Amino acid sequence: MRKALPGVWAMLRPKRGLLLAGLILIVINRIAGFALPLSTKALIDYVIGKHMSHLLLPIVGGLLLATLIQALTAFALSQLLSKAAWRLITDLRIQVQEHIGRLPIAYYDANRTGVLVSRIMSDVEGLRNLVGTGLVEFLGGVLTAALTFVVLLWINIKLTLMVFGILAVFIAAMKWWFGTLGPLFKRRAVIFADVTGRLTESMGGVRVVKSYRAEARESAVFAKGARQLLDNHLRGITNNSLMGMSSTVVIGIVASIVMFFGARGILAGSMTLGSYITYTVFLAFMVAPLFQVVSIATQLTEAIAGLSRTREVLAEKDEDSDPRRTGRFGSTLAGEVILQDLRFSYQAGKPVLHGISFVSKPGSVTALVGPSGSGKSTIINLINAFHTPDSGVITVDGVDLTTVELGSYRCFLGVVLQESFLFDGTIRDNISFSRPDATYEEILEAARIARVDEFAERLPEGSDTIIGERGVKLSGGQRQRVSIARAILADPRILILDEATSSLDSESEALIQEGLAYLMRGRTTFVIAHRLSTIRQADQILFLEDGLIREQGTHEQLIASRGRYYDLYTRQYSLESNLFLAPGEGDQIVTEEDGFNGRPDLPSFSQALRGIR
Ligand SMILES: Nc1ncnc2c1ncn2[C@@H]1O[C@H](COP(=O)(O)OP(=O)(O)OP(=O)(O)O)[C@@H](O)[C@H]1O
Repeated sequence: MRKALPGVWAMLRPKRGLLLAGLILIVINRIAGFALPLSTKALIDYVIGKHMSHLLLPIVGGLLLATLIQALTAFALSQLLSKAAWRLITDLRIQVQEHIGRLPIAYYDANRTGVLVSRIMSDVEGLRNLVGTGLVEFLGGVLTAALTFVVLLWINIKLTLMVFGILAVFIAAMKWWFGTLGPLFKRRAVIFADVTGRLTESMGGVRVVKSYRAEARESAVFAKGARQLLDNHLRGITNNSLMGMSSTVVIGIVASIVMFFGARGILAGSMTLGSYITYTVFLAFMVAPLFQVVSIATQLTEAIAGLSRTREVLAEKDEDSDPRRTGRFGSTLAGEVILQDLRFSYQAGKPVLHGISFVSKPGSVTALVGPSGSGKSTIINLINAFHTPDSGVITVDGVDLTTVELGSYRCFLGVVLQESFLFDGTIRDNISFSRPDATYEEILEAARIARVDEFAERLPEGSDTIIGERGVKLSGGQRQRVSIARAILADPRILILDEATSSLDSESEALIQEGLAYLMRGRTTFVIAHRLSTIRQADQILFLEDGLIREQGTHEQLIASRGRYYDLYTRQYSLESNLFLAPGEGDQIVTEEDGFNGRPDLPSFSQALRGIR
């Protein structure tokens, strides 16, 4: 906890003026609160005890004035601090979200979505307690207790020292107690983020959950997390109750001592009745903030735990933080991409690419094919600059990708992925996502080329139809067409394409091929290819295996060389459906054991070849 404090203070520093103003207000508020016990003493000792009735009006007037000051300062405090706290929370949320948005893909791979959401939404709420009235009340409470202590000493030194001795033991116990609370709150936030993370996943994957009848299992996982959270809360409550109980005992002991010695003092004439009553009221003034401090301190501990996590996130280096990233691409790009001896590993010591080299000329199509796990997506991720290579370079128009500001590069990129990720908005919003400043006509044109208009017209609200989370209200083929329209509108120089491994009906297939053919024209395209039509069109095919390029050439060259590509190609029934799937990709692979002997004279193969030539 102590380690977190300097960091948290760094966050609060800009608001120190406000906190000081709050502190001054609370001091005025508390001092005004002293009017009641002081006026009581004057009332009992002078107005009643000595019949000085002319003092009655000034005393009551003073009390009224003090109450008014109290009310006004309390109002100003909450207006000033609570509103400032919410503004600060909002600013911080925006800052954290922006920062997370700039973090590299590797950070997202390592952290669950739900956890990131709770970093942005929940953790920053701690500020409400720190800047809102929490911190000021805490300091105000401590200050009031200190001031009251002085007044109590002035009224009766011996009694006060005795009472303070007991309270000191209590304060020491509280200090120890807060030490145990810190880890409890930290753990609570971890469990909470885990539970919400899993919940987000299971709701997003509801179709898989239902298909495998995993509802009960998911519920069990959730229930386990929810119970862990409960357990944590229960321990917190037990701690709180123990603290509450001991404070009641302490108050009882203190009250009895004051009553015993106070009454003896009055009887012996060393204490007036007014002083006794004032003493008890002031004592309550000292004890009440101490107990209030207990509950506020609990909130503060929780807040500091949350904010230290927020600081951890903000300390993560963003994608562009590398000092080498000083260059920028100009307003145009030819689109020549060269990979030289590229090596890469996601985890240290487990290389995935072992020296990949190839050249993609501007406007050419490079098809990546190969078994599952051979490194196709990894190469695409590196070209997208989602990761940085361990060694070797990627140059675009001769510029090393690790030396440029990513924004200046990515504005030339377009992607159409297998799982064409769409947002829960209208079809039009989804198309214009790639270029929000596009005109209505440009959006319509992209929709027309990608053949989105054909199905959009049939929908009740046309291109203004809301398509649901991830576009669930559209068919797979329709989603792909929207995603193609989105890329057409972006008008990228470099296009990344991950073709679907599943076949569509021949009409949808034809429409998608048409859209893709338009999209690929004149752009440097990298495609994880599963369509024979795409592969045949490619200027070069890279056949990957185990993170290496095993074969490289055009379709005709690779067929003629009768190597691994040829083997795979001739083993597939799915040629008929225009699909090319290497081992592990999709589920349409038929092996020799399944009854296909791979001889090139079988009908499916000859039919396929007819299609190729
Ligand atoms: N984020 C990641 N963290 C760690 N390892 C990864 C990650 N992504 C991929 N890998 C590993 O890298 C290797 C290459 O994966 P990659 O996704 O590039 O293969 P692929 O050829 O695209 O496969 P597929 O056709 O199945 O998509 C695999 O062994 C995979 O387990």
